[in-house]
Amino acid sequence: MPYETEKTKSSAAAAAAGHAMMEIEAGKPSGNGVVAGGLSHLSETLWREKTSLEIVGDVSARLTWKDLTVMVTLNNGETQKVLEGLTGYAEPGTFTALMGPSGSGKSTLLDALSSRLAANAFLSGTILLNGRKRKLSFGTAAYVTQDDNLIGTLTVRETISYSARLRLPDKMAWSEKRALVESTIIEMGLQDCADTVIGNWHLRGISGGEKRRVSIALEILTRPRLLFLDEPTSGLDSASAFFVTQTLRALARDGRTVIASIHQPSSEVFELFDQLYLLSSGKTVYFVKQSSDERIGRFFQFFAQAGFPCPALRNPSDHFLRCINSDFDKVKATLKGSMELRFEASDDPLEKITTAEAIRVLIDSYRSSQHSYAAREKVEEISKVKGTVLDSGGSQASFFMQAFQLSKRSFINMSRDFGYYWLRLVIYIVVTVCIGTIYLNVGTGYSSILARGSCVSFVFGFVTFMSIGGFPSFVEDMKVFQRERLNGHYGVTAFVISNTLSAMPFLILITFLAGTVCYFMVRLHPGFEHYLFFVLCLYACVTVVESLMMAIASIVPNFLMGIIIGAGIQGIFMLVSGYFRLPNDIPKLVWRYPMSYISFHFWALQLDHHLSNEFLLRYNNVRKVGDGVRTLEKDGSSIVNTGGALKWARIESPPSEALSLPTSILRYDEQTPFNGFSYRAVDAFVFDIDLPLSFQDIMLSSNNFARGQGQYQNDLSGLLFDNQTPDLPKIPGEYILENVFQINTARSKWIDLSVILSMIVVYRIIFFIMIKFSEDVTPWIRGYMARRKIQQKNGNQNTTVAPDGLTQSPSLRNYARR
Ligand SMILES: Nc1ncnc2c1ncn2[C@@H]1O[C@H](COP(=O)(O)OP(=O)(O)OP(=O)(O)O)[C@@H](O)[C@H]1O
Repeated sequence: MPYETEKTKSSAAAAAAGHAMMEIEAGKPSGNGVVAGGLSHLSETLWREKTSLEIVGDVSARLTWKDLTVMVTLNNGETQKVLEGLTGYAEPGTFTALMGPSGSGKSTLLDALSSRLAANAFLSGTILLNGRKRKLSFGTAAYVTQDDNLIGTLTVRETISYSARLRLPDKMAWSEKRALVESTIIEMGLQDCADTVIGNWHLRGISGGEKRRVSIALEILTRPRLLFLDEPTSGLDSASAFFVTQTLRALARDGRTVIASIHQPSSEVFELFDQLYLLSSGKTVYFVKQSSDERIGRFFQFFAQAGFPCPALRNPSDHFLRCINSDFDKVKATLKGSMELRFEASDDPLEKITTAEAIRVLIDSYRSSQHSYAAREKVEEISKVKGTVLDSGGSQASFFMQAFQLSKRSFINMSRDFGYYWLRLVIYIVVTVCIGTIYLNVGTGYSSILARGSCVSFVFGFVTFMSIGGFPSFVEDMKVFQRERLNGHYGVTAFVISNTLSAMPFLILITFLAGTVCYFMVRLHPGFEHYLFFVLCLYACVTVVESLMMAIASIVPNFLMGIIIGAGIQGIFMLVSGYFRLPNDIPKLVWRYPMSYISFHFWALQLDHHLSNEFLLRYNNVRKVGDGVRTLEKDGSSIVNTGGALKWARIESPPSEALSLPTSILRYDEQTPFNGFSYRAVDAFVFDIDLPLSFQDIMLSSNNFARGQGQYQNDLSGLLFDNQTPDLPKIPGEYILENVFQINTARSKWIDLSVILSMIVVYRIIFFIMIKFSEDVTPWIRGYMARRKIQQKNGNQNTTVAPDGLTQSPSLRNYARR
């Protein structure tokens, strides 16, 4: 079953990630017994569903890390210690804030603790959850990233509701799910904006603070015990930042363990932290519980004792960051004249020494301080308690539920987002009206031959090309997918299927409307079947472009780059479609084989060349041509050989056995002038037609047998075009197809359409593979390369850069670093 495979694979990948990186092993509840300290009713239900075991013991999350070092490899093969010897802990009911200047390693610490380190990062040290070395798999811990990747067209309530439907078990009644959604909305203080859309480029939505709270709401929906947040207050005004922090504290008070990196908190926000972990250059400057006044006092005392007292009226967090932010050294170095003198005259001890020195003093003070010993003792104490570790295992909705809810959500998003398809519909109609006006009622005049060719080439070349305009929306979709995927909301297969299904109605609408406008204005080949083929082919081509662009979006998350790459690929496909260079003239190596066969344009226009062009003729039809038919004889017997010129057999009287034969083949493989065209008949049966029986008459009958392919064939086959001068016979479409556009007329156009349709499937499979590749294989390769670089460096320079953990594989997850 796909879902099983999907889930199994993701857990396997996640397992590999965590296991390799931190010697972490899975811990499942075992034995029987009663619950379950710190577990909400919902969590208990979910986990029991999942594990079908009685939950034992206290399931609160107690996280400890000891001597944690993270080393990254840089592009030049150098290594950099991003974190060095960190020790700390986080307990249930507490809100731990990681503070430090930019680049101090806050995000890396969060990533390390949540098993999300980048592939080129190597970790050593011990991380324990409830006293066990284990991986934090999807759903056990929630991670709220810095970016609010939300679907802009949904309301807050819808966003949370879809998330609930996607992740909670199918068996759970909707009333229960709704109650949970509503309680989450209340918990996050989102009641006032619950029915407001999130907002996007054209929809005015909720504020930045509210978006942050929605992101958090989505992650706490399934009541994880451990919550990581990367800069939840960045970009918010002080009131919003305060409110978000207060909410986080309330979540912690509910028995959860909350760890957040916070860049520069206001003094009000600062007072809300239960624990403060101060980092500078990847080292611990200070770590203490600070929830009571007395402890905050000790904190001030620590800085004062180290020689950097916090001046009255200065925001404490500003002061601590001022002490450890080495950027101030650079600022001072650039100061000139009176500004420099003012600094030198200042009483502030920080002005007297460089920040690097201040950091050294602080780190040394902390190492030898009581706080450091207390922290280590506490880590030891917590580590000894082997608590229960539960794994909620991500989404518990079935694969079909996930695919259905995702399709529905995506469909609603597409229908509400003007930029997704509606704008494209308008542009398509405008462009096709332009095409229709320019080629209006193109007719069957001599000049219309090429006009028809260029019209369909434009439609299937440029009009389908315009579908790359949807790329920015795909990138947005991918961002939402990556956030949700990383938090275990659903599987890749469900996403790929839903993405395909939800777009289908819009693409059908766009291509059928635009195609109809074009078809009837230009008056392409009459007949419903020809019309249907035209619009179906347009739909198939646009869907191929969409699928191609989705595949690109899965590996190129930047929309400018993606559009350039997509445009480049399509440009090459167009070049080899046979319109800009005739198929026979396209260089065989690479361009014709295989490029033109990979190009969907080629199949859409079907500019194929067959070595021996063939027409199928039916004897009786030839006879029907009438007076001109005199003789019908087998190959060679009555062929008039005109010395390399056209060989036409004179038909005296139709032989009876000929009538019983259904078809025969008339082949042209050498060109001889005939009525303004080049023909030579060889092989099989040949016909001589006495004028006034014209070439046109013969071909009229042959039209019954010639099969059409692609758009050229769809449009030209069966039509007769004026010749250059009125006295010359009309030119049959088939002749043009064979000799002007070099098309293989032997294959059905429906086969060509099915090739394009199968390309959709192929690109969707590529899309799936790309996602899996970037999830599983790319990080492995990057990790391998990083290790190789370090090994080479070691070998070359004979230095020992590798810490203990360097031989471990890195995490397989790398989205956090994208
Ligand atoms: N995977 C990596 N590859 C290379 N360098 C890395 C990697 N991860 C972190 N670093 C480097 O480590 C340092 C710390 O980065 P990190 O993102 O943890 O800092 P931060 O404190 O969260 O900063 P900010 O507040 O600006 O987000 C930076 O100099 C960063 O460039």
